[in-house]
Amino acid sequence: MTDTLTLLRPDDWHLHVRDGAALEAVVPHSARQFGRALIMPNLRPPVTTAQQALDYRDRILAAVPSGVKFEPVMSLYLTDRLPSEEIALAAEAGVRALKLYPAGATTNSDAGVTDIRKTYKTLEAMQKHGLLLLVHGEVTDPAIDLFDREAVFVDRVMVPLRRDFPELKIVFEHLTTKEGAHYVRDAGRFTAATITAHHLLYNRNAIFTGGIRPHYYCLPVLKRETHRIALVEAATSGSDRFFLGTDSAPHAAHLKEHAFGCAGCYTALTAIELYAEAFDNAGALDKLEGFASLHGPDFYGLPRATDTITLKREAWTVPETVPYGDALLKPLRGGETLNWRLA
Ligand SMILES: NC(=O)N[C@@H](CC(=O)O)C(=O)O
Repeated sequence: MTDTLTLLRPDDWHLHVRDGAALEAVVPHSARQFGRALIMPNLRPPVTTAQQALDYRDRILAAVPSGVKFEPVMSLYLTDRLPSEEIALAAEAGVRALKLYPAGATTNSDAGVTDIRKTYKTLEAMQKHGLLLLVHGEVTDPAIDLFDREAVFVDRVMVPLRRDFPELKIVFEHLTTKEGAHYVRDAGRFTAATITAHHLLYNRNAIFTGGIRPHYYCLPVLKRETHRIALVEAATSGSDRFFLGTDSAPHAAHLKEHAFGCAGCYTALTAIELYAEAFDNAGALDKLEGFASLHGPDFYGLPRATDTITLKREAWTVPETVPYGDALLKPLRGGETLNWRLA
């Protein structure tokens, strides 16, 4: 049995850090584990210009504890009308990607895209400048069952998009279904996907066990066990087109424990330990480094890390709450035991 695991320092290719006091509370949690994180642009208002991304990056860097090296990789929020000139400026400013939120799909997505065809000019500019498209892969058609939104997105949006932009690099973010995982597996070298720790560890029963459990509610929502198994297969397959993205999405505890509870699981506090547990459960600890540390930078065309982290098999209890500005944040698995610990 492996009890110590040393990995090249991993990166988180899908992270929400918010802004202000919330940002200051959560950035140190990610910075302790990860070398880089792809920062989601769904602030209010969203990050839609190169200058806003640079300013946001500075605010994130100011929250990194001194002596810690952590690099925020910035993205812009794709809208129906994002000028091509802004894409050139973004590429120059070191922005790496644009995020497609179908309007209304999730937290702060009301400024999102109403019809993908409206973005084609912007996508052409992205393909030209080598910027990646990151997709929240869910349709918002109210006629579609919430649990089917991802599978329908594959057919209605991904297939035509891939055909129209064959060489645009696309990351299907936070995969949750067998259909999504198989689509990405078979889609060729310009398509990759991130998978969260919570979608590897839990199925939708977690939301309803013994009562409604808002801290397991996120978007895309947890699915059936068959889908969880397909995600574990994809993540542990060794394919270089699946990589780590936590989608850690902090919301104050009182706004999750609410009649209209916010969507998002806060996993950044113990992210790499949660992934280690998922890979350990699958007997695939030898595949963790590829997924967590190699496939992401390779797909983004960025250098791999040169330093390492070490995880030890050791039972410990996750704090139930952590401070979050004036409020509290409840990390996933708070008050429960984890069997891996970052040394
Ligand atoms: N994952 C979530 O449930 N919520 C995210 C948005 C998102 O990534 O969908 C958030 O910003 O809160």
